[in-house]
Amino acid sequence: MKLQLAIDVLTSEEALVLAKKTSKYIDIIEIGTPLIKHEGVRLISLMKALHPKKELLVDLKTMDVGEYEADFCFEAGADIVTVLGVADIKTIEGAIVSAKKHGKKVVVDMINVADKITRAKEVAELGADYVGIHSGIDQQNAGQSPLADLKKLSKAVDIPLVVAGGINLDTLDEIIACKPEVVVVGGAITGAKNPKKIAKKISKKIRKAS
Ligand SMILES: O=C(CO)[C@H](O)[C@H](O)COP(=O)(O)O
Repeated sequence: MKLQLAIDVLTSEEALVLAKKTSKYIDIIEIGTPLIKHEGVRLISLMKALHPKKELLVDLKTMDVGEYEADFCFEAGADIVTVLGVADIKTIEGAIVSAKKHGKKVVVDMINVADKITRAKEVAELGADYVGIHSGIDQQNAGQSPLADLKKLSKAVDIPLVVAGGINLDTLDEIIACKPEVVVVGGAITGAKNPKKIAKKISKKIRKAS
């Protein structure tokens, strides 16, 4: 089981500080959607140069032109990109084609997908590397959590699962019990007074369960 740090701040400076503080405890560094939109593709190369041994995920949440968007991220140094499960199947296929071409990986994010089991099976068949079970921040603010979907999908599909959505030290045990491949934590670490301390605690629990 891996720990992914979602960095959803707006500036490269803040992002680089957070990555530096926590990298010892993190397996995958994520350049979050607001961050990649705000700072652009140059941050991908910069982050990879500073953390060459970490996997680097760019949370593109691509909705169209899957191959085109994934190509320039992989060429800049990303190891993993995300594409939306609600996108056209051709868009998802395009991101997967790009990943295979570059020897990299794709997460299909199931945010807002109505029939997640059917979609997960379709994208697994196409060659996606992971399916992401995700309650977005607006959905979290309306009281949602990814746990119920994680429980359901972990029984119904074989593809490795990534889980995200407001996960913190209090909710971690139930998430870990479902044995996802990757646990994504954003705000609980990046918004903490001491991000390193929280990253260390979360990482310790994940290591113990792995
Ligand atoms: O992709 C995202 C929002 O769309 C976030 O990066 C993801 O939800 C993880 O952050 P948090 O732990 O704060 O929910």
